[in-house]
Amino acid sequence: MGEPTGAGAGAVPSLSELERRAAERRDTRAYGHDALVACDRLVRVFSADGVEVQALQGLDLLVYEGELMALVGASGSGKSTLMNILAGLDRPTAGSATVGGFPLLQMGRKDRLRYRREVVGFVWQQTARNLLPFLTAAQNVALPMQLRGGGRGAATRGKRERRAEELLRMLEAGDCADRLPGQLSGGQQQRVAIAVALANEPSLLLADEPTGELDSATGAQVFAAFRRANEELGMTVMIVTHDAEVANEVNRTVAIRDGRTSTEVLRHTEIGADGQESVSAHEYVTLDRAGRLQLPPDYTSALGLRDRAMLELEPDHIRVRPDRRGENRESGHTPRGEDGQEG
Ligand SMILES: Nc1ncnc2c1ncn2[C@@H]1O[C@H](COP(=O)(O)OP(=O)(O)OP(=O)(O)O)[C@@H](O)[C@H]1O
Repeated sequence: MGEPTGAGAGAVPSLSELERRAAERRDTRAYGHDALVACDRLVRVFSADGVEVQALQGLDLLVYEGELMALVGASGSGKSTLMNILAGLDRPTAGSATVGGFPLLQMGRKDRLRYRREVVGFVWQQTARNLLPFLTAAQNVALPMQLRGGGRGAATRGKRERRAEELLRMLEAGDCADRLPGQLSGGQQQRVAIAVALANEPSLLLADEPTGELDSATGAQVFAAFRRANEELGMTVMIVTHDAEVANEVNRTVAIRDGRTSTEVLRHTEIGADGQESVSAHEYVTLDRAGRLQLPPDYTSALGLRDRAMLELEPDHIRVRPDRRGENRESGHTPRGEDGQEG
């Protein structure tokens, strides 16, 4: 790599400047201290028949309270592994993950049970897996409150029934209250499942492909229910999805590739001079804690980037160029003014 150009290159910092930087580093709060979900270099290795699979390979992810976000990625990229860890159903091999201050690696059995009952709510893809078939929709919603059990703050039966009714009404499933799951459509079952997941007022709502078994119109209604939980209750929602409609409607979509976060799309609603609302979306590559970023495969293949790249620091951006030196040595000349890709 050539000598970096741009701001500050080559300047030797003074002793007082170095002291100031050291003090600043000391005062820096822990990574993700203000996030609801903080995954720090999360690793999950599965061993099956003597073969190791690294499902998560040092994944960093921060999710803040009140976000409605989607996780996307190719099959096998690690999305469900991450969801199962955040749901408290699986343990990471290394790294750290905290949700609402609960450290998921260190939690004992009792805390894990409390975490699953009170801190996270979960909606699965398989509609039948979310609800008990012999209870009505309202009874399904009341059950987690009942299981949460005693203590001084415990809800009375009347309160549980009222809350179940309110949640079902908010999610437009009020008319399902007295019906068994087998008497409901797939979309109604998923909306009831969201009410069940919200029953104990969790801090985080997780959903793994919740619209995967539904047609697109029904999927849109189920997604509207997640949006309502986010907007009306301020619920933080993370949804794993292959559904482009869902991914395009959230404010933040994080892509996972090979067990790490790779890119992110952020969407903002803007109001133009004419008063019309428009949505703008920007795609970013994510920078992990060690400063690594993954360049999208279509960018690397477009420029034939392989093995290593040349970086040039500019005042407000970094240029990433293919390393052509090997080729030039073979052809015996040095080209000038190649245009590279900006990162
Ligand atoms: N219990 C397990 N034992 C062994 N390997 C596993 C286990 N669970 C997941 N894996 C492997 O870990 C990798 C990530 O799997 P994961 O289910 O998290 O992917 P995914 O992104 O959710 O995929 P999909 O979109 O197909 O559901 C895959 O290679 C998978 O085969």
